[in-house]
Amino acid sequence: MSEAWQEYQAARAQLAQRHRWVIKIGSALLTNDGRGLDRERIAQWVNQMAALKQAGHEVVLVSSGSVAEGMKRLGWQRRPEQLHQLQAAAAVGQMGLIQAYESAFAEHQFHTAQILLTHDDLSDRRRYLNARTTLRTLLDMGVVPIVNENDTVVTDEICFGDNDTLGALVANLVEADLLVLLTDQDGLYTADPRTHADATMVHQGAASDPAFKAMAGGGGSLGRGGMATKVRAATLAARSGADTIIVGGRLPAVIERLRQGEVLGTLLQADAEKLVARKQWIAGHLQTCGELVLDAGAVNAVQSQGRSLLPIGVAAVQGQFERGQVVACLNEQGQLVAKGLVNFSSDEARLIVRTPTRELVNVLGVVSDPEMIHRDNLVVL
Ligand SMILES: Nc1ncnc2c1ncn2[C@@H]1O[C@H](COP(=O)(O)OP(=O)(O)O)[C@@H](O)[C@H]1O
Ligand SMILES: N[C@@H](CCC(=O)OP(=O)(O)O)C(=O)O
Repeated sequence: MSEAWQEYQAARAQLAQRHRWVIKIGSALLTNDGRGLDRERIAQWVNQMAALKQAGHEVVLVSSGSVAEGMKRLGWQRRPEQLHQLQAAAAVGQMGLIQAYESAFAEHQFHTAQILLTHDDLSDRRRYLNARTTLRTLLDMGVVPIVNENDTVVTDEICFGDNDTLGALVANLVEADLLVLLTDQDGLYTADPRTHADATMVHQGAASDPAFKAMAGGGGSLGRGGMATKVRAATLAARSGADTIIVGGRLPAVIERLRQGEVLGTLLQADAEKLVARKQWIAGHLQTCGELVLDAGAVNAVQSQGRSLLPIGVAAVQGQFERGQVVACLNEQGQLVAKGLVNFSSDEARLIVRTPTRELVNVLGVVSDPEMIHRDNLVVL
Protein backbone atom coordinates (compact mmCIF):
# COMPACT_ATOMS: atom_id res chain seq x y z
CA MET A 1 0.00 0.00 0.00
CA SER A 2 1.41 3.40 -0.99
CA GLU A 3 2.24 6.04 1.59
CA ALA A 4 -0.30 8.41 0.04
CA TRP A 5 -3.05 5.81 0.37
CA GLN A 6 -2.18 5.27 4.04
CA GLU A 7 -2.48 9.01 4.53
CA TYR A 8 -5.92 9.00 2.87
CA GLN A 9 -7.04 6.15 5.09
CA ALA A 10 -5.88 7.92 8.24
CA ALA A 11 -7.73 11.11 7.23
CA ARG A 12 -10.94 9.20 6.48
CA ALA A 13 -10.83 7.22 9.71
CA GLN A 14 -10.61 10.50 11.57
CA LEU A 15 -13.43 12.07 9.54
CA ALA A 16 -15.73 9.17 10.23
CA GLN A 17 -15.68 10.18 13.91
CA ARG A 18 -16.92 13.71 13.20
CA HIS A 19 -20.12 14.52 15.00
CA ARG A 20 -22.17 16.93 12.90
CA TRP A 21 -22.64 16.20 9.20
CA VAL A 22 -24.32 18.36 6.58
CA ILE A 23 -25.26 16.15 3.63
CA LYS A 24 -26.22 17.79 0.34
CA ILE A 25 -27.98 15.85 -2.39
CA GLY A 26 -27.91 17.49 -5.82
CA SER A 27 -30.57 17.61 -8.54
CA ALA A 28 -28.43 15.64 -10.98
CA LEU A 29 -28.56 12.72 -8.58
CA LEU A 30 -32.03 12.92 -7.11
CA THR A 31 -34.06 13.07 -10.19
CA ASN A 32 -33.80 9.82 -12.03
CA ASP A 33 -32.40 11.47 -15.15
CA GLY A 34 -35.13 14.07 -15.24
CA ARG A 35 -38.03 11.69 -14.66
CA GLY A 36 -39.01 12.99 -11.23
CA LEU A 37 -37.60 11.94 -7.88
CA ASP A 38 -35.73 8.69 -7.54
CA ARG A 39 -37.72 7.50 -4.51
CA GLU A 40 -35.94 4.20 -4.23
CA ARG A 41 -32.59 5.95 -3.86
CA ILE A 42 -34.05 8.50 -1.47
CA ALA A 43 -35.15 5.62 0.75
CA GLN A 44 -31.63 4.14 0.61
CA TRP A 45 -29.94 7.41 1.57
CA VAL A 46 -32.46 7.94 4.36
CA ASN A 47 -31.73 4.44 5.71
CA GLN A 48 -28.05 5.33 5.85
CA MET A 49 -28.67 8.74 7.42
CA ALA A 50 -30.87 7.07 10.02
CA ALA A 51 -28.01 4.67 10.79
CA LEU A 52 -25.67 7.65 11.09
CA LYS A 53 -28.02 9.24 13.61
CA GLN A 54 -28.44 6.00 15.50
CA ALA A 55 -24.65 5.86 15.80
CA GLY A 56 -24.78 9.24 17.59
CA HIS A 57 -24.05 11.67 14.74
CA GLU A 58 -26.18 14.69 13.91
CA VAL A 59 -27.42 15.22 10.36
CA VAL A 60 -28.65 18.24 8.46
CA LEU A 61 -29.85 17.45 4.96
CA VAL A 62 -29.67 20.00 2.14
CA SER A 63 -31.68 18.72 -0.78
CA SER A 64 -32.24 20.07 -4.27
CA GLY A 65 -34.86 18.61 -6.57
CA SER A 66 -37.90 20.84 -6.17
CA VAL A 67 -37.73 22.27 -9.69
CA ALA A 68 -37.11 18.86 -11.26
CA GLU A 69 -39.97 17.23 -9.31
CA GLY A 70 -42.25 20.19 -10.09
CA MET A 71 -41.47 19.83 -13.81
CA LYS A 72 -42.40 16.16 -13.67
CA ARG A 73 -45.64 16.84 -11.81
CA LEU A 74 -46.57 19.59 -14.28
CA GLY A 75 -45.64 17.44 -17.28
CA TRP A 76 -42.90 19.79 -18.49
CA GLN A 77 -40.10 18.22 -20.53
CA ARG A 78 -37.58 21.06 -20.34
CA ARG A 79 -36.43 23.32 -17.52
CA PRO A 80 -38.33 26.60 -18.06
CA GLU A 81 -36.36 29.76 -18.74
CA GLN A 82 -38.78 32.20 -17.18
CA LEU A 83 -38.26 32.91 -13.52
CA HIS A 84 -41.92 32.79 -12.50
CA GLN A 85 -42.30 29.37 -14.16
CA LEU A 86 -39.25 28.09 -12.29
CA GLN A 87 -40.69 29.47 -9.07
CA ALA A 88 -44.04 27.80 -9.74
CA ALA A 89 -42.35 24.48 -10.51
CA ALA A 90 -40.31 24.74 -7.32
CA ALA A 91 -43.46 25.38 -5.27
CA VAL A 92 -45.16 22.29 -6.72
CA GLY A 93 -42.08 20.11 -6.48
CA GLN A 94 -41.03 21.03 -2.95
CA MET A 95 -44.22 19.27 -1.74
CA GLY A 96 -43.11 16.00 -3.30
CA LEU A 97 -39.55 16.38 -2.11
CA ILE A 98 -40.49 16.87 1.52
CA GLN A 99 -43.15 14.17 1.35
CA ALA A 100 -40.58 11.67 0.08
CA TYR A 101 -38.10 12.44 2.86
CA GLU A 102 -40.69 12.69 5.59
CA SER A 103 -42.18 9.29 4.89
CA ALA A 104 -38.75 7.68 4.54
CA PHE A 105 -37.48 9.12 7.85
CA ALA A 106 -40.77 8.22 9.58
CA GLU A 107 -39.94 4.55 8.89
CA HIS A 108 -37.07 5.06 11.34
CA GLN A 109 -39.14 7.13 13.80
CA PHE A 110 -37.27 10.33 13.03
CA HIS A 111 -39.04 13.66 12.66
CA THR A 112 -38.06 15.98 9.82
CA ALA A 113 -38.39 19.76 9.51
CA GLN A 114 -38.57 21.86 6.37
CA ILE A 115 -36.27 24.90 6.27
CA LEU A 116 -36.47 27.15 3.22
CA LEU A 117 -33.86 29.89 3.13
CA THR A 118 -33.00 32.83 0.93
CA HIS A 119 -29.77 34.73 0.73
CA ASP A 120 -31.48 37.66 2.44
CA ASP A 121 -32.25 35.47 5.44
CA LEU A 122 -28.58 34.85 5.98
CA SER A 123 -27.33 38.37 5.25
CA ASP A 124 -29.58 39.98 7.85
CA ARG A 125 -27.85 39.45 11.21
CA ARG A 126 -31.07 39.02 13.21
CA ARG A 127 -32.61 36.52 10.76
CA TYR A 128 -29.29 34.71 10.51
CA LEU A 129 -29.17 34.27 14.29
CA ASN A 130 -32.81 33.12 14.28
CA ALA A 131 -32.10 30.53 11.59
CA ARG A 132 -29.05 29.36 13.53
CA THR A 133 -30.96 29.00 16.79
CA THR A 134 -33.81 27.13 15.10
CA LEU A 135 -31.47 24.71 13.34
CA ARG A 136 -29.54 24.05 16.54
CA THR A 137 -32.76 23.55 18.49
CA LEU A 138 -33.98 21.02 15.92
CA LEU A 139 -30.67 19.16 16.14
CA ASP A 140 -30.87 19.13 19.95
CA MET A 141 -34.34 17.57 19.62
CA GLY A 142 -33.06 14.86 17.28
CA VAL A 143 -35.04 16.17 14.31
CA VAL A 144 -33.54 16.08 10.79
CA PRO A 145 -33.71 19.56 9.23
CA ILE A 146 -34.20 19.41 5.44
CA VAL A 147 -33.00 22.62 3.83
CA ASN A 148 -33.57 24.00 0.35
CA GLU A 149 -33.46 27.42 -1.18
CA ASN A 150 -36.81 29.22 -1.01
CA ASP A 151 -37.03 29.25 -4.80
CA THR A 152 -40.57 30.60 -4.85
CA VAL A 153 -39.52 34.02 -3.60
CA VAL A 154 -35.95 34.45 -4.81
CA THR A 155 -34.87 36.33 -7.89
CA ASP A 156 -31.57 36.01 -9.71
CA GLU A 157 -30.06 38.91 -7.80
CA ILE A 158 -30.75 37.50 -4.37
CA CYS A 159 -30.34 33.77 -4.80
CA PHE A 160 -27.60 31.42 -3.65
CA GLY A 161 -27.92 30.01 -7.16
CA ASP A 162 -26.94 26.48 -6.32
CA ASN A 163 -27.33 24.25 -3.34
CA ASP A 164 -23.60 23.59 -2.96
CA THR A 165 -23.19 27.16 -1.75
CA LEU A 166 -26.28 26.84 0.41
CA GLY A 167 -24.88 23.59 1.88
CA ALA A 168 -21.63 25.36 2.78
CA LEU A 169 -23.41 28.28 4.41
CA VAL A 170 -25.59 25.85 6.38
CA ALA A 171 -22.38 24.08 7.46
CA ASN A 172 -21.16 27.47 8.74
CA LEU A 173 -24.49 28.16 10.39
CA VAL A 174 -24.57 24.96 12.43
CA GLU A 175 -20.76 24.76 12.81
CA ALA A 176 -20.76 21.38 11.11
CA ASP A 177 -17.70 19.16 11.23
CA LEU A 178 -18.20 17.70 7.77
CA LEU A 179 -19.96 18.70 4.55
CA VAL A 180 -20.79 15.80 2.23
CA LEU A 181 -21.76 16.75 -1.34
CA LEU A 182 -23.43 13.78 -3.00
CA THR A 183 -23.42 14.06 -6.77
CA ASP A 184 -23.58 12.06 -10.00
CA GLN A 185 -19.78 11.69 -10.39
CA ASP A 186 -17.63 9.64 -8.01
CA GLY A 187 -15.70 12.74 -7.01
CA LEU A 188 -13.72 15.63 -8.43
CA TYR A 189 -11.77 14.62 -11.54
CA THR A 190 -8.79 16.36 -13.10
CA ALA A 191 -11.25 17.49 -15.82
CA ASP A 192 -14.97 16.97 -16.50
CA PRO A 193 -15.22 13.19 -17.09
CA ARG A 194 -18.22 13.68 -19.37
CA THR A 195 -15.94 15.33 -21.90
CA HIS A 196 -12.48 14.01 -20.90
CA ALA A 197 -12.36 10.22 -20.88
CA ASP A 198 -8.78 10.23 -19.57
CA ALA A 199 -9.53 12.35 -16.47
CA THR A 200 -8.56 10.80 -13.12
CA MET A 201 -10.14 11.27 -9.72
CA VAL A 202 -8.55 13.41 -7.00
CA HIS A 203 -8.60 11.64 -3.63
CA GLN A 204 -7.55 14.38 -1.28
CA GLY A 205 -6.24 17.93 -1.06
CA ALA A 206 -6.50 21.32 0.61
CA ALA A 207 -9.81 23.13 0.05
CA SER A 208 -7.96 26.34 -0.83
CA ASP A 209 -5.67 24.76 -3.46
CA PRO A 210 -6.28 26.81 -6.66
CA ALA A 211 -5.49 23.74 -8.79
CA PHE A 212 -8.90 22.26 -7.89
CA LYS A 213 -10.73 25.37 -9.00
CA ALA A 214 -9.04 25.08 -12.38
CA MET A 215 -10.14 21.44 -12.79
CA ALA A 216 -13.79 22.02 -11.96
CA GLY A 217 -16.26 22.80 -14.70
CA GLY A 218 -19.99 23.55 -14.88
CA GLY A 219 -22.92 21.18 -14.44
CA GLY A 220 -25.50 19.31 -16.50
CA SER A 221 -28.97 20.44 -17.49
CA LEU A 222 -30.73 19.71 -14.18
CA GLY A 223 -28.09 20.69 -11.68
CA ARG A 224 -26.92 24.25 -11.71
CA GLY A 225 -23.49 24.52 -10.23
CA GLY A 226 -21.37 21.65 -11.49
CA MET A 227 -18.02 20.97 -9.80
CA ALA A 228 -17.01 24.63 -9.75
CA THR A 229 -19.57 25.43 -7.06
CA LYS A 230 -18.64 22.29 -5.11
CA VAL A 231 -14.99 23.32 -4.92
CA ARG A 232 -16.04 26.83 -3.91
CA ALA A 233 -18.39 25.36 -1.30
CA ALA A 234 -15.42 23.51 0.21
CA THR A 235 -13.57 26.82 0.68
CA LEU A 236 -16.66 28.39 2.28
CA ALA A 237 -17.21 25.41 4.59
CA ALA A 238 -13.55 25.57 5.61
CA ARG A 239 -14.17 28.98 7.21
CA SER A 240 -16.01 27.28 10.05
CA GLY A 241 -13.54 24.39 10.11
CA ALA A 242 -15.63 21.88 8.14
CA ASP A 243 -13.93 19.47 5.73
CA THR A 244 -15.81 18.62 2.52
CA ILE A 245 -16.22 15.33 0.69
CA ILE A 246 -17.47 15.33 -2.90
CA VAL A 247 -18.67 11.82 -3.60
CA GLY A 248 -20.86 9.71 -5.87
CA GLY A 249 -24.34 9.42 -4.42
CA ARG A 250 -25.04 6.31 -6.49
CA LEU A 251 -22.19 4.31 -4.95
CA PRO A 252 -23.78 1.51 -2.94
CA ALA A 253 -24.13 2.37 0.77
CA VAL A 254 -22.07 5.53 0.23
CA ILE A 255 -22.94 7.30 3.50
CA GLU A 256 -22.52 4.12 5.48
CA ARG A 257 -19.10 3.51 3.94
CA LEU A 258 -17.98 7.08 4.68
CA ARG A 259 -19.06 6.47 8.28
CA GLN A 260 -16.84 3.37 8.30
CA GLY A 261 -13.91 5.53 7.14
CA GLU A 262 -13.60 4.10 3.63
CA VAL A 263 -11.61 6.17 1.13
CA LEU A 264 -14.33 7.31 -1.30
CA GLY A 265 -14.71 10.47 -3.35
CA THR A 266 -12.62 13.60 -2.99
CA LEU A 267 -11.78 14.98 0.45
CA LEU A 268 -11.09 18.73 0.46
CA GLN A 269 -9.63 19.57 3.83
CA ALA A 270 -10.20 22.80 5.74
CA ASP A 271 -6.74 24.31 5.77
CA ALA A 272 -7.54 27.95 6.48
CA GLU A 273 -7.77 29.36 9.97
CA LYS A 274 -11.25 28.89 11.45
CA LEU A 275 -13.04 32.23 11.65
CA VAL A 276 -14.96 33.30 14.73
CA ALA A 277 -18.73 33.06 14.25
CA ARG A 278 -19.27 36.75 13.55
CA LYS A 279 -16.60 36.76 10.84
CA GLN A 280 -18.12 33.67 9.25
CA TRP A 281 -21.35 35.57 8.92
CA ILE A 282 -19.55 38.51 7.31
CA ALA A 283 -17.65 36.23 4.91
CA GLY A 284 -20.87 34.43 3.98
CA HIS A 285 -22.31 37.56 2.35
CA LEU A 286 -22.40 36.74 -1.33
CA GLN A 287 -23.78 40.12 -2.26
CA THR A 288 -22.54 43.33 -0.71
CA CYS A 289 -24.06 46.81 -0.73
CA GLY A 290 -21.01 48.68 -1.97
CA GLU A 291 -17.26 48.67 -2.41
CA LEU A 292 -14.27 50.45 -0.96
CA VAL A 293 -11.21 50.66 -3.18
CA LEU A 294 -8.04 50.35 -1.07
CA ASP A 295 -4.64 51.75 -2.00
CA ALA A 296 -1.64 49.40 -1.96
CA GLY A 297 -0.61 50.42 1.57
CA ALA A 298 -4.06 49.68 2.96
CA VAL A 299 -4.20 46.32 1.17
CA ASN A 300 -0.91 45.40 2.79
CA ALA A 301 -2.01 46.59 6.27
CA VAL A 302 -5.25 44.63 6.08
CA GLN A 303 -3.97 41.52 4.30
CA SER A 304 -0.56 40.98 5.82
CA GLN A 305 -0.65 42.80 9.15
CA GLY A 306 -4.20 42.11 10.34
CA ARG A 307 -4.82 45.84 10.87
CA SER A 308 -8.08 47.80 10.77
CA LEU A 309 -8.91 49.69 7.58
CA LEU A 310 -8.52 53.45 8.11
CA PRO A 311 -10.13 56.14 5.92
CA ILE A 312 -6.68 57.34 4.81
CA GLY A 313 -6.15 54.08 2.90
CA VAL A 314 -9.46 54.25 1.03
CA ALA A 315 -9.03 55.64 -2.48
CA ALA A 316 -12.66 55.47 -3.64
CA VAL A 317 -16.16 54.52 -2.53
CA GLN A 318 -18.71 52.80 -4.79
CA GLY A 319 -22.43 52.11 -4.25
CA GLN A 320 -24.85 53.10 -1.50
CA PHE A 321 -24.65 51.69 2.01
CA GLU A 322 -25.44 52.49 5.61
CA ARG A 323 -23.25 52.23 8.71
CA GLY A 324 -23.19 48.59 9.85
CA GLN A 325 -23.69 47.03 6.41
CA VAL A 326 -21.27 44.61 4.79
CA VAL A 327 -19.11 46.09 2.04
CA ALA A 328 -16.46 44.58 -0.22
CA CYS A 329 -12.87 45.84 -0.16
CA LEU A 330 -11.15 45.81 -3.55
CA ASN A 331 -7.56 46.51 -4.50
CA GLU A 332 -6.81 49.06 -7.20
CA GLN A 333 -6.95 46.28 -9.79
CA GLY A 334 -10.57 45.57 -8.79
CA GLN A 335 -9.84 42.24 -7.05
CA LEU A 336 -11.71 41.36 -3.88
CA VAL A 337 -9.37 41.35 -0.87
CA ALA A 338 -11.70 41.54 2.13
CA LYS A 339 -15.26 42.10 3.36
CA GLY A 340 -16.32 43.94 6.46
CA LEU A 341 -18.91 45.85 8.46
CA VAL A 342 -18.41 49.51 7.64
CA ASN A 343 -18.54 52.24 10.31
CA PHE A 344 -19.79 55.00 7.98
CA SER A 345 -22.56 55.43 5.44
CA SER A 346 -21.49 55.72 1.80
CA ASP A 347 -22.16 59.50 1.88
CA GLU A 348 -19.92 59.93 4.93
CA ALA A 349 -17.30 57.56 3.53
CA ARG A 350 -17.04 59.62 0.32
CA LEU A 351 -16.33 62.73 2.39
CA ILE A 352 -13.46 61.12 4.31
CA VAL A 353 -11.66 59.26 1.52
CA ARG A 354 -7.88 59.60 2.08
CA THR A 355 -8.43 61.56 5.32
CA PRO A 356 -6.02 61.03 8.26
CA THR A 357 -7.75 59.90 11.46
CA ARG A 358 -6.94 63.11 13.39
CA GLU A 359 -8.71 65.21 10.72
CA LEU A 360 -11.97 63.22 10.66
CA VAL A 361 -13.46 65.48 13.32
CA ASN A 362 -13.02 68.52 11.02
CA VAL A 363 -15.04 66.82 8.28
CA LEU A 364 -17.73 64.89 10.18
CA GLY A 365 -17.73 66.38 13.69
CA VAL A 366 -17.60 63.91 16.60
CA VAL A 367 -16.69 60.41 15.39
CA SER A 368 -17.19 57.45 17.74
CA ASP A 369 -15.35 54.81 15.68
CA PRO A 370 -12.62 56.31 13.52
CA GLU A 371 -11.80 53.12 11.57
CA MET A 372 -13.53 52.68 8.23
CA ILE A 373 -13.74 48.97 9.18
CA HIS A 374 -12.46 47.70 12.53
CA ARG A 375 -10.25 44.60 12.29
CA ASP A 376 -12.74 42.62 14.44
CA ASN A 377 -15.31 43.18 11.70
CA LEU A 378 -13.00 42.60 8.76
CA VAL A 379 -12.48 39.28 6.96
CA VAL A 380 -9.51 38.95 4.64
CA LEU A 381 -10.32 36.66 1.70
N1 LIG B 1 -13.56 18.18 -12.83
C1 LIG B 1 -14.77 17.62 -12.76
N2 LIG B 1 -14.92 16.42 -12.12
C2 LIG B 1 -16.15 15.84 -12.04
N3 LIG B 1 -17.26 16.36 -12.57
C3 LIG B 1 -17.19 17.56 -13.22
C4 LIG B 1 -15.94 18.22 -13.34
N4 LIG B 1 -16.16 19.39 -13.99
C5 LIG B 1 -17.46 19.44 -14.27
N5 LIG B 1 -18.11 18.34 -13.81
C6 LIG B 1 -19.56 18.10 -13.97
O1 LIG B 1 -20.26 18.42 -12.78
C7 LIG B 1 -21.46 17.63 -12.78
C8 LIG B 1 -22.05 17.59 -11.37
O2 LIG B 1 -22.56 18.84 -11.05
P1 LIG B 1 -24.15 19.16 -11.10
O3 LIG B 1 -24.71 18.72 -12.42
O4 LIG B 1 -24.35 20.57 -10.68
O5 LIG B 1 -24.66 18.14 -10.00
P2 LIG B 1 -25.48 18.31 -8.65
O6 LIG B 1 -26.88 18.47 -9.05
O7 LIG B 1 -25.18 17.02 -7.97
O8 LIG B 1 -24.95 19.50 -7.91
C9 LIG B 1 -21.00 16.32 -13.30
O9 LIG B 1 -22.04 15.61 -13.92
C10 LIG B 1 -19.87 16.65 -14.26
O10 LIG B 1 -20.23 16.53 -15.60
N1 LIG C 1 -33.28 24.82 -5.22
C1 LIG C 1 -33.23 24.11 -6.47
C2 LIG C 1 -31.91 23.44 -6.65
C3 LIG C 1 -30.77 24.24 -7.15
C4 LIG C 1 -29.82 23.28 -7.86
O1 LIG C 1 -30.08 22.85 -8.96
O2 LIG C 1 -28.78 22.88 -7.14
P1 LIG C 1 -27.72 21.76 -7.56
O3 LIG C 1 -28.42 20.49 -7.82
O4 LIG C 1 -26.92 21.68 -6.35
O5 LIG C 1 -26.91 22.27 -8.71
C5 LIG C 1 -34.23 22.95 -6.49
O6 LIG C 1 -34.60 22.43 -5.44
O7 LIG C 1 -34.60 22.54 -7.59
